[in-house]
Formats: sequence, structure tokens, C-alpha cells
Amino acid sequence: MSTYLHYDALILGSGQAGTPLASHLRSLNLSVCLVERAHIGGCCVNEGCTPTKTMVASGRMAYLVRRATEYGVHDGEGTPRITVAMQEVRERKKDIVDSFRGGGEKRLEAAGVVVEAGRRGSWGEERGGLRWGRGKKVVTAERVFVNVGCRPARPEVPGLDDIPLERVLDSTSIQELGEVPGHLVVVGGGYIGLEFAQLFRRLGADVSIIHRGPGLLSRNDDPELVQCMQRILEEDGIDIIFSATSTTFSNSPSSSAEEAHDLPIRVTTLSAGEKKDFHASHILLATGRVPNTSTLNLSSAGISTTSSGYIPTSPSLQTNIPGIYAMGDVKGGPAFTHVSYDDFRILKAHLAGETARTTEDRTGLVPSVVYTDPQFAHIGPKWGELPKGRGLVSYSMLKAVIDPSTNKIISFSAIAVEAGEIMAVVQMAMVGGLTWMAVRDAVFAHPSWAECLNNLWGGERKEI
Ligand SMILES: Cc1cc2nc3c(=O)[nH]c(=O)nc-3n(C[C@H](O)[C@H](O)[C@H](O)COP(=O)(O)OP(=O)(O)OC[C@H]3O[C@@H](n4cnc5c(N)ncnc54)[C@H](O)[C@@H]3O)c2cc1C
Ligand SMILES: NC(=O)c1ccc[n+]([C@@H]2O[C@H](COP(=O)([O-])OP(=O)(O)OC[C@H]3O[C@@H](n4cnc5c(N)ncnc54)[C@H](O)[C@@H]3O)[C@@H](O)[C@H]2O)c1
Repeated sequence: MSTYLHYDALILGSGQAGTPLASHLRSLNLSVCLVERAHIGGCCVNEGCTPTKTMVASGRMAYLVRRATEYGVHDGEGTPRITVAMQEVRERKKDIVDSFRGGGEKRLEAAGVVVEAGRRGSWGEERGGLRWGRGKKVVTAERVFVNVGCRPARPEVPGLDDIPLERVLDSTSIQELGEVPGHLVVVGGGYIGLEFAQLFRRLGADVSIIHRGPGLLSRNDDPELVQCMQRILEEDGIDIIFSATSTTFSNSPSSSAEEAHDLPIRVTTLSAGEKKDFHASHILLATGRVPNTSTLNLSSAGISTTSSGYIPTSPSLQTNIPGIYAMGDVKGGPAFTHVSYDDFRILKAHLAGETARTTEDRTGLVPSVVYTDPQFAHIGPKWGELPKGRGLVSYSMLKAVIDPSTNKIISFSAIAVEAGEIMAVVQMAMVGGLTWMAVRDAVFAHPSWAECLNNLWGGERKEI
């Protein structure tokens, strides 16, 4: 016997859009069921932003303590010697995640959202509309919101399947290590690769990055800034292998020295025709993410997906089926918490029937920050996407592109300790339609990070 339940709204996945949407819809007195297969708060709170930035803070603390004597701070016996207790780093991270997740759970409960722990949900079409079934429980709803996010991709690398599971990590399992790895090999030099590479280097691991492209991050990022980031990481002692066309792993220390250092993984990679051979203790796979749609049986509900499994939506986040919406990473495009949260705001206004913003309104205005130290922040079209005939101004590690016909700022990139905060100042100028001269002439407090925006405009200029 199946149990049938009907709601005004069914939300699949407790991501960064679905969770606030659930509480909001309850505040309108609508009945809401939120189905989550793992943890309330989704990736950001449980495996993404919150835990990684917590661990990055531990890495920075280790880095600063090592440099304490440069600041005239001594422990009484010369250069401070530090040890990293990985289990304590992990516990601190866990406590912060638990408190964030607990807050989310309480808010949903207080709002009266029905939360279902759905592990094996899939879609089907029924008399009366769309439905989602878990075992014998069947849930139907007037409107359905899909916010199931993505998971780490597993690249095809010869020999990977032969390495013991505990040595092959992804962005989630690496956070549960009980010890600092001896030598971590990071496959992929994107956001996740760079943030974890620097973090574990600072915690004391030897780190190598194996990257497919000729430069870190994406080929659309500003090449000079990307090279600058490369030098910063190399100065930290990270070995970076570019243009890695073919990599193989095998589970075989070649000498007792490697065995003694617990480096059982042999890594062979071809970089621009040159063979590199070394040993490692752990591998971090950081080669992108794939959408969590393969088990949802979306086609039976008629919901279209791309060949990679993303759910395309209209600018107001509607799928091809009326009444079914997709939000956050699962719809493809920039995969950030702030984008997912903005999807919630777009839907909130759209459902209220307001003349609403759409995803098109934020085109060219989605900021991003790589949380290395210093950070790499960017807003606007990337280097590889910029229209021709624009003016580029660069000063140190700050770059702005301006439209010479309007003097408005089109894009901005920076590498700086608080590059994300500096970028937010420029972002406000872009949102408000200010000219670059208005930013130049603003009086910023000294000393502050933002005051570099007075100097930027006197920097080197060229047309692109
Ligand atoms: C290591 C890491 C660090 C990151 N750092 C940052 C950062 O600093 N800043 C930033 O902006 N972004 C960061 N991100 C990206 C950010 O976490 C995501 O963009 C963000 O979480 C948006 O996700 P979402 O709303 O699409 O859903 P998610 O947060 O991915 O949540 C989806 C939820 O759906 C659930 N689910 C999946 N399938 C089903 C199913 N069949 N049934 C029920 N539930 C299901 C999942 O368990 C999950 O809880 C990071 C990501 C990672 C992996
Ligand atoms: N600070 C943040 O906002 C933040 C932090 C972490 C993650 N994220 C989000 O999560 C997403 C996923 O992060 P990610 O770093 O996994 O993906 P990514 O797409 O940013 O980078 C993956 C990189 O791996 C390279 N690559 C792919 N296959 C490879 C292979 N076989 N060998 C070597 N290199 C290979 C790609 O060329 C690419 O540059 C990001 O795009 C971002 O949206 C954001």
C-alpha cells in the first residue's frame, strides 16, 4: 500500500536556493515538503564553502605562525616550530559545519516545512500530475523545485582504480583525513585544486598539481594574473605540472625509501612531451563536478536535460515543463552559492507575480573569488570573452577594463589578500553605473584595502 501525500510545493534537495525557498513558501501559508537525501544545507554548508574556508583559516594560521619571527614575535626559543594536529583541524571544521547545519534544520522546523529523508527518489508521471516516490511514499505537488546540485566528477585516469580507496580523495573525503598527507597530488588546477593545494601545503604536506591546461584556472582567465597566481603557489613550494596530456598511477613504491616515507603511489605524467615520474601518498581529484540528475528519472516526467545531465531553464528558472523549476548548480552555468541564493530571490519575486528580475539581469555581474591567499577575485566578462576596442588599465595585480565610449567599468580582476572585498567596491560602481573617474576620485580611508582603487587608474593603459 502506497501512502499518497500532496503539497503546494515539493523541493528536491536542500541546496542554497531550496532551503530558503522552503521557509519563504511556508511564510505564505503554503504546504511545503523538502526532500533531502543527505544533509540539510547542501554542499555549501556541509562539504563546500563552510568547511573549506574553515580549514583554509587553519592553513593560514599555520602559515602566519611560521612567519611570526618576521613580525618580531618569538616563542622564547627562536623560530616558532609548529605541528599540525589534523584531527583537531577536522574537529574544528566539524563543529562549525554542525552549528551551521543545525541552524538550518531549526529554521525549517520552526517554519513548519515537512522534511523527508529521500535516498532513492525518482520521478514518474501519474494521473493528476507529477510525482516523486520514495519506497512506498508518493508525493505530488502543485509546483516542484529541483535543487539537487552536483557531485565531484571522477576522471578516467589509467591505474586510478588500482589505488586503495583511502588514498584517492575528492573534495569531500579529503576533509576527513586524520593526518596531513606526505605528498598530495592534486589532479586539476581549478578552484578546488588551488584552494586545497595551498591549504595542505601550509598544513605541511608536499604538494604537486597536475593540470591539463597550459595555465592554472581556466583559459578565459587573465593570463598575467594566472601566471602571478602560479608564482605565488610555487613560492609556497607547490610543484605545478602543466599541459599534462597523459597521466598514469600505479600502486607500487619503487624503493624502500619511498616505502619508508609511505609514498606508495607512482605517478607518471607527460607534460608538453616531457615525462615526469614521482611518488605520492594521496591523490585529490579536482577535475570538476557533475549534476545529481542521473537517478531522478527526469525523462519520465518529460523534463529535458543537456547531454551532461544539467537541467536547462528559462531566465525565470522554469524547466520545459510548466510548474517545474530548477535552481542552483543543477541548471548549469556558474556554480556558486551566491548564484544559487540569487536563484531563490528570482523565484521568490517571480512566484509573487512581481515584474521580476531574471537570470539575464545578472549577466556579466556574477562575481567569483578563488580563496587562495592572496585571493583571486573577478567580476565581468573574463579575459577570453571581452569585446574588442575596450581599454585595459592595470596596476600591480589589479586590472580593470573600461568602455571608452561611456567610461563605465566592464570588468575587474585582482589578486590581493582581500581581493573579494576590493572587488565588491568596484562591483557597486558597476551596478550603480559609475564611471571609472568617480571611483578614482572617491576618498577611501587610509590604510584600507579599497584605497588601491585610487591608484589603479594611473596604471599602465592599453587598448584590447
Ligand atoms: C569544496 C567546495 C568548495 C566550494 N567553495 C565555494 C565558495 O567558497 N564559494 C561559493 O560561492 N561556492 C563554493 N562552492 C560551490 C557551492 O558549494 C555550490 O555552488 C552551492 O552549494 C550551490 O549549490 P546548490 O544550491 O545547487 O545545491 P547544493 O548545495 O549542491 O545542494 C544540493 C542538495 O541536494 C541533495 N540531493 C542530491 N540528489 C538528491 C536526490 N535525488 N534527492 C534528494 N536530495 C538530493 C544533496 O544531498 C544536497 O544536499 C564550493 C563547492 C565545493 C565542492
Ligand atoms: N571559491 C569558490 O567559489 C569555489 C571553490 C571551490 C569550488 N567552487 C565551484 O566548484 C566548481 C568545481 O570546482 P573544480 O575545481 O572541481 O572544477 P573547475 O572546473 O574549476 O576546475 C577543474 C580543472 O581541472 C582540469 N582538468 C580536468 N580534467 C583533468 C585531468 N584529467 N587532468 C588534469 N586536469 C584536469 C580542468 O582543465 C579544469 O581547469 C567550480 O567551478 C566552482 O564553481 C567554487
